[in-house]
Amino acid sequence: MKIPFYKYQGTGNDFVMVDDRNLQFPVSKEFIASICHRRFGVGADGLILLQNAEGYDFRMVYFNADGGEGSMCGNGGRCVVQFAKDLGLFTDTTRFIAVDGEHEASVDGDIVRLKMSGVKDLERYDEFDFMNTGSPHYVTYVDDVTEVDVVNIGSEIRYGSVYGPKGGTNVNFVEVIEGNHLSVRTYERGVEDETYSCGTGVTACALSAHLRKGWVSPIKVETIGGSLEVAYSKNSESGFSDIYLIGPAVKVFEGDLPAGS
Ligand SMILES: N[C@@H](CCC[C@H](N)C(=O)O)C(=O)O
Repeated sequence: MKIPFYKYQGTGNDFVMVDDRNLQFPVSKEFIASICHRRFGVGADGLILLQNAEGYDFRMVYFNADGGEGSMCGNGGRCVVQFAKDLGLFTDTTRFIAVDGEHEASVDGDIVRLKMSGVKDLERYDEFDFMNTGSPHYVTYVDDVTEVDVVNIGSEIRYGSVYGPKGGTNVNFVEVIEGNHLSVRTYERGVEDETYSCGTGVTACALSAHLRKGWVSPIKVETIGGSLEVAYSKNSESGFSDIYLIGPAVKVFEGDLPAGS
């Protein structure tokens, strides 16, 4: 038996998509990791199953490249919305459910506008900020993001004594380009490497910049894989709502997976 798959990318964060409305996908950590492997598999930062969900257009089930079920993935969310539209599950706007709750999104050509979960209790420290935008994110500022050893410094923080025992964190390095405009590089937990873009990370960086720089929504963010925009409302000292992650999500490939076990 072969399993049809589709590959999508959102600012270079790439995902294998499977239409699993019949719940036939053989979920196993080893199988998913082998599909995501960049040398021995299709190659991807994660795998997403699209399933039925009562009361919603669909359910998004997200696995990181290491095969483990992840927390929310912003770029993956934008890609699965484009996938659902390609499957004919909605026309312009959709509501779906993911691990962090309900999401709404709209599509205009390649551009997907995804409503993210609200953020509360953003933690501010002298050297960094920490928050959960659907996934946990550490945000620190640097003068020149191109000079940062993202993998080594990122993995030290991800596995370090503060966040390591709590399940780890994604780690973002931010350079201010000008007012309302950032450049971000991210070490991603579960990929255990730098990715070309991280949607929940970009969201965290924009909210952090709002608090630290006094900028107003929307904030533009450059990643290795392209540009994203984050729009939001501030609703308390350290809380935000109506957060939208906006940018391109496109299909790049399709094929068949050998059925795994
Ligand atoms: N690439 C994702 C982030 C995925 C979640 C993360 N790797 C984790 O499990 O912590 C995004 O676009 O948000």
